[in-house]
Amino acid sequence: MSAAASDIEISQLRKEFRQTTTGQSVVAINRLTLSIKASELVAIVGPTGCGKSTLFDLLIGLEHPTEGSITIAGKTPYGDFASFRGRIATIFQQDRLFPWRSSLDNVRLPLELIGTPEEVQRERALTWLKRLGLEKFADAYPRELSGGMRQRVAIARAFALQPEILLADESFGHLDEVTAVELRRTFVELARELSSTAILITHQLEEAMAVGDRILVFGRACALLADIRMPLWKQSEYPMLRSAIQNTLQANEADLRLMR
Ligand SMILES: Nc1ncnc2c1ncn2[C@@H]1O[C@H](COP(=O)(O)OP(=O)(O)OP(=O)(O)O)[C@@H](O)[C@H]1O
Repeated sequence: MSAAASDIEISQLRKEFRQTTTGQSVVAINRLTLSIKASELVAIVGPTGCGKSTLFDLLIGLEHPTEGSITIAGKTPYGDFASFRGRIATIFQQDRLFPWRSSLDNVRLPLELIGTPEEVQRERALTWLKRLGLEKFADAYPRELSGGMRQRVAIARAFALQPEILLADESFGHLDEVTAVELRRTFVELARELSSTAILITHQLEEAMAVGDRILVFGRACALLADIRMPLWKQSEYPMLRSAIQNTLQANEADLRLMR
């Protein structure tokens, strides 16, 4: 199984929102420039409200840039929305399964939406449920599954698309540590197998270090504070790296407080 490869290019990206309540504008992303190569596994860490989810919304074409550009394989997710159907999959913190659909029917839903023949939908959904260890629960409904199992169905649903790009927003943060470690490992293995570009937002440095080939550390408005290539670091140096990232984030917050 393999997915076609796509590079992501972000140039001078700026996203500003106008708050409906106050009428004031908020800069969620301020002039971010970044390249992500196809098949890279990138973890993003940053404080709450720094613009990570907005960046995801721009990547999936739900928002358009105020200024600057974002392209995937040379096309803009917002402008060329239709051409990205079935090529980008998302996994969120909440499993977002439809309660009235069985595991199998939830997993095959994105394939149904892009018009995959029903036979193929079922076959692919079953294959991925099996890969996630859920073949016996193909006919079960979300209410009959544990939180970890439901998240596994959500992962199967994302991978069943065989996406070029996988976006995971705090996907394992709410699970118990044992389940989170296991699902994180599965996520990395499957992303590598499909050669998908995977971008994972996380609040946990341990998770970022476990998943990423690359860790992007964001400050407010997606200011790129550090771009760390994990293969350049030995495992024995991870504690030092962790403290350096924590210090960078804290120093940035302190700088911002001084500026206010
Ligand atoms: N649709 C919107 N309208 C107005 N403001 C918005 C909108 N979406 C995001 N914002 C603002 O943009 C900023 C960045 O929000 P965003 O949700 O991207 O941050 P985040 O890093 O994902 O936060 P968290 O880690 O808490 O999920 C915040 O100040 C938020 O209030």
